[in-house]
Amino acid sequence: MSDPSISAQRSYGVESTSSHPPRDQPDPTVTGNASTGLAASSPAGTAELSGLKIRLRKALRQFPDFPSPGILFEDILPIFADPHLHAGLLRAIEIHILNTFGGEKPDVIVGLDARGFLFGPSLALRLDAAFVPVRKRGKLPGPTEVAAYQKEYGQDFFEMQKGVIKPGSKVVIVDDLIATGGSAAAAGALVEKQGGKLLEYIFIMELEFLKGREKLNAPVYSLLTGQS
Ligand SMILES: O=P(O)(O)OC[C@H]1O[C@H](OP(=O)(O)OP(=O)(O)O)[C@H](O)[C@@H]1O
Ligand SMILES: Nc1ncnc2[nH]cnc12
Repeated sequence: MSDPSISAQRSYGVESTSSHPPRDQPDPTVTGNASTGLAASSPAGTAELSGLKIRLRKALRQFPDFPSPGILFEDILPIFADPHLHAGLLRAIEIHILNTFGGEKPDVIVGLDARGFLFGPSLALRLDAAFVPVRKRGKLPGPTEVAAYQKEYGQDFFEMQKGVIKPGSKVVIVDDLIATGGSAAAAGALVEKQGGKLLEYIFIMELEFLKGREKLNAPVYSLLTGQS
């Protein structure tokens, strides 16, 4: 049987500029646990998670000089073009959460504008948790909290509606990618301002060389790493 992730890549209609991982380097997230926090001997689902990571990685594409010169853009959208991969992404994060927090599930999934909205709500539904969006400035009605941040390619502002997180709620923040960590750190500050307890930040991909995780004051889990 053919690999559905490969057919999705081919049918997506845009030529890929490069592939993951570099062919001469092992993928540290597939067999190891260096950046993920998922112990190699962790409970059921570890083998399934490794398989899912391989399929997800194959689907990613890179675009040089987007959105500005010098940026190698990691495109995660092919994952969502293939229902098997889309389901695989949710399953991979679910396995991680079950293995990491045991019986303790998050109360709230916070998704970051805009690509965190692609999988945050479905993940929340799957975990029977609330979904709360963090949006770019000027998009949310009513009283909000605002946090400014610097990202890989410029400055921006995040907003969260006031009162959407009950003090003491267990919160997981999700986004497609962590680069400099500015976006995620600003979202974390908004969660903490409302009294939320940050369990973890979860990303599909981490650009490790930018050391974004050092800006974050809660554990970080990334399914995949790139651009070493
Ligand atoms: O770690 P950082 O350096 O902060 O960069 C990571 C952020 O950059 C991208 O979003 P972007 O702001 O480009 O917005 P978009 O999702 O609306 O395209 C990405 O989806 C992350 O949210
Ligand atoms: N290199 C990159 N690819 C995709 N999204 C990003 N957000 C910040 N840097 C990025």
